[in-house]
Amino acid sequence: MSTPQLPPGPRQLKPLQTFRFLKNAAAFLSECRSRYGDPFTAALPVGDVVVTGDPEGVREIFSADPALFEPLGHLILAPALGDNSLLLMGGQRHKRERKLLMPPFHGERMRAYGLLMRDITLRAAEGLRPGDTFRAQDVTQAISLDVIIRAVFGIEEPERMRRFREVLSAYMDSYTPLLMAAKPLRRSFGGVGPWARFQHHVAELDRMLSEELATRRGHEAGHEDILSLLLGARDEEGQPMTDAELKDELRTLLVAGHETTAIGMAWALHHLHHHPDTLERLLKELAPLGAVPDPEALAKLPYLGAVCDESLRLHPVVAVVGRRTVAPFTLRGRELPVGTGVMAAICVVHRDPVLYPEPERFRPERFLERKFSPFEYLPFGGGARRCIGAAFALYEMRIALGTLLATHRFTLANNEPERPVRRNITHGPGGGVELVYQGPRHGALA
Ligand code: HEM
Repeated sequence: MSTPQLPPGPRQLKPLQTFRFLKNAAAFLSECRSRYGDPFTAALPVGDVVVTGDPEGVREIFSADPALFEPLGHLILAPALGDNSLLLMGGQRHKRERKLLMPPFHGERMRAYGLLMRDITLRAAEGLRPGDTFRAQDVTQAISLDVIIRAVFGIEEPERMRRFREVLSAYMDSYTPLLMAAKPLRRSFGGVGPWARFQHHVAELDRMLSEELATRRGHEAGHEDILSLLLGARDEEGQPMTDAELKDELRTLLVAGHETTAIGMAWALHHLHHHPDTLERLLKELAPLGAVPDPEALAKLPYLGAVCDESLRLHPVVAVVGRRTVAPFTLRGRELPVGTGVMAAICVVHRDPVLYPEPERFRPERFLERKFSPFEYLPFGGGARRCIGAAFALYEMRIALGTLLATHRFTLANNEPERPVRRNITHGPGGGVELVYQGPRHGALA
């Protein structure tokens, strides 16, 4: 029997395709789709991949039996996260681990972090002085980093917080997917170079996580932070997680959980300040909640929710999600051989003019006018691998944005629209969204 052919795609040199994808995934993938149809095959950093930007194709990937797939990003993620990361597991192990990790990110347990999110946001804006120009993404990043450190580890001592911030930021800064993909560069040239620097920061983070586990194991009862919940978690056979498993999962949560949310919030601030009518409508919605709104009330505001949804639609922080087939799989009628990479192009679906008329326009109202299926709106991926932090991230985005805007006034530092720029796996606003601080909102913080 002959091996099925992959669908057609660009014939440009593979490195050029990869470069174009890394430079502007949405533009490259949309162009491929209109030229070659859906699905098409493109040469991406993880190899040749069959890509769909059609909700029906997305449905076929997300609704398929998860046993048909394994993760696709092993090459670029394993050196940073470790083999025991949820992002890199497949099959039964993935299912078991998700069960252990999910509970802290949902329902009552998640809502317990609302006040923490609000207080961290209030503190993050304390350093601003009227007239200051600042990068909104620096502020949102400081908020989401502190939220994840406090929520995951329950750390409160300022000195330990400072050390966590420092070690984690250095580790994130030293990681680049290209370095991971280019295996020949993964060598330490006499202790110098990007790989050596990355290894140094990996070791630092590992040391810090080991210290934390050593002091925390056995003392988890009565604590509400995620590490304590994970230390107390037992699988179906009654087994706790090992140190190696815990460390890889902690790294995964720290990495997956802060820059993503920070970028989402920075984009929202960008769009709101470029669309004064939208900002005004949001401020009207916030006004009845008082000077410093209650987190739970913020989380229920429909327009604030729609602003977050629309920001993640127009600028999905993660442009694509992928899987690799471990059994024959048919996508949009095309039979794919075992070992094929398949991807759902979030950035393409989110700009489909049939689903989203005037797709380039920032218009939160569209989320109040109709409901989108999980295959039409997918900023957090979907199916058996959907982001476990989705509810947590949306909760944090609403509380932090609502708190910042209810308590402070900002204006744009310039009228230039931001262009999405890739940083590692994510796409953020290239200039970080420069704003000018205009002072506390009237009556707030008095
Ligand atoms: C706006 C913020 C965020 C965005 C846009 C985002 C997006 C994503 C996406 C697209 C995936 C891949 C899903 C798939 O393959 O179908 C993912 C997976 C994941 N995310 Fe998030 N994420 C965000 C925040 C968070 C937070 C706050 C956490 C945890 C604290 C988190 C933890 C994870 C984990 C552990 C996975 C792996 C799930 C699995 O493979 O089963 N993320 N995220």
